[in-house]
Amino acid sequence: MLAVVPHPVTVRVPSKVNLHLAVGDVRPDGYHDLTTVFQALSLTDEVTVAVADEPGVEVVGENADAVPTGPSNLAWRAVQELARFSGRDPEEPRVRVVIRKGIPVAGGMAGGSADAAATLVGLSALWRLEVTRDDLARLAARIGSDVPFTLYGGTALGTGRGEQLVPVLSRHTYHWVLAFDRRGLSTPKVFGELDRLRAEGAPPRAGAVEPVLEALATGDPRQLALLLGNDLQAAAVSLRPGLRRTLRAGVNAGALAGTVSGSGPTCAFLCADEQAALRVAAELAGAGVCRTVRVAHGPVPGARVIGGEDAPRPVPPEVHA
Ligand SMILES: C[C@](O)(CO)[C@H](O)COP(=O)(O)OP(=O)(O)OC[C@H]1O[C@@H](n2ccc(N)nc2=O)[C@H](O)[C@@H]1O
Ligand SMILES: Nc1ncnc2c1ncn2[C@@H]1O[C@H](COP(=O)(O)OP(=O)(O)OP(=O)(O)O)[C@@H](O)[C@H]1O
Repeated sequence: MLAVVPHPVTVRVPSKVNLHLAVGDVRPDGYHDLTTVFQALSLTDEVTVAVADEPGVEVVGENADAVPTGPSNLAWRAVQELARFSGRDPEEPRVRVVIRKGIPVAGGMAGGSADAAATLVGLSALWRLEVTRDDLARLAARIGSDVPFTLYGGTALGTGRGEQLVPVLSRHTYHWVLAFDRRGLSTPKVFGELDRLRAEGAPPRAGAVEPVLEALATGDPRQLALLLGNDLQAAAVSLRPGLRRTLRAGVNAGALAGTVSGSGPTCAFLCADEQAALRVAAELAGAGVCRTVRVAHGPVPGARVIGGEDAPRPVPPEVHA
């Protein structure tokens, strides 16, 4: 009798921007305690998992050459975690993972984390596992601090290393312009640079998180724009001084405010509405301060299987600098 091979499963997964990112002191385990507000953005990756005789990872799209395809790919870490969890041999999973990158690599937008979250969701469907999202979130946190958030999406308050999440009430769709830099930045290096800057002096710190939560509940982008804050911004700018110019150019182009996204170097500009975002994107693309400009909106849902009504949509408009 022929064995039935399940159909491949494709998952779409969002990127993130940190609306607020307050970084505490370095902990004995090398991580920093965070208080952060995440928003999931419509700039996405798509990940397909399939049963295969030739297991492995394949990467196509935005900067695919910069992504490892071996065991260090975070999506492969997810395959191994879920194999172990479901009693399969983590060294011999007969699975092929194809990643279509839309999220910039090493851009501070949780690209690799998103692929891990998508793989957990896709494989759970492929293997027909009875797992809750909370089960998956526990596995996700072992892979990386940003992985649980890209699994849930929406808007969330993150504490601990960023992996402990509670949903946040958010009333509005926010419109963003994203400026990708020519090269990525390493997340541990940016945290290390912040420690160095703090040892030398007192770089600016993000304020309290409560006003950010209040602004999200009212849904006024102008109020939120005044409150965007990221402790890692000074460190990212110190390692990549050109970001200062990019941040200025976005505001000069008409954005309400700009911030470095997470550990950078992507800069995220909050705009008043969709039309304003398109105008800012066009002007920023002509300013010659970055590699590529994209528009995106948020919040959007976390990693989810696509197909049927939810079939792939066109990617957001791209404007080349
Ligand atoms: C900057 C953020 O994107 C903000 O959401 C995240 O904190 C980074 O999350 P991530 O890329 O998933 O990071 P992980 O893979 O967990 O950790 C990579 C490295 O970043 C540093 N790291 C990360 C998270 C954290 N709370 N403190 C840290 O110091 C550590 O050096 C760690 O070894
Ligand atoms: N699936 C993946 N996609 C992208 N990079 C990956 C992936 N798996 C492993 N990596 C490695 O991780 C490094 C960081 O990539 P990633 O795109 O996750 O950074 P990031 O978006 O800045 O992360 P974060 O915002 O979570 O700190 C890359 O330089 C690459 O070597």
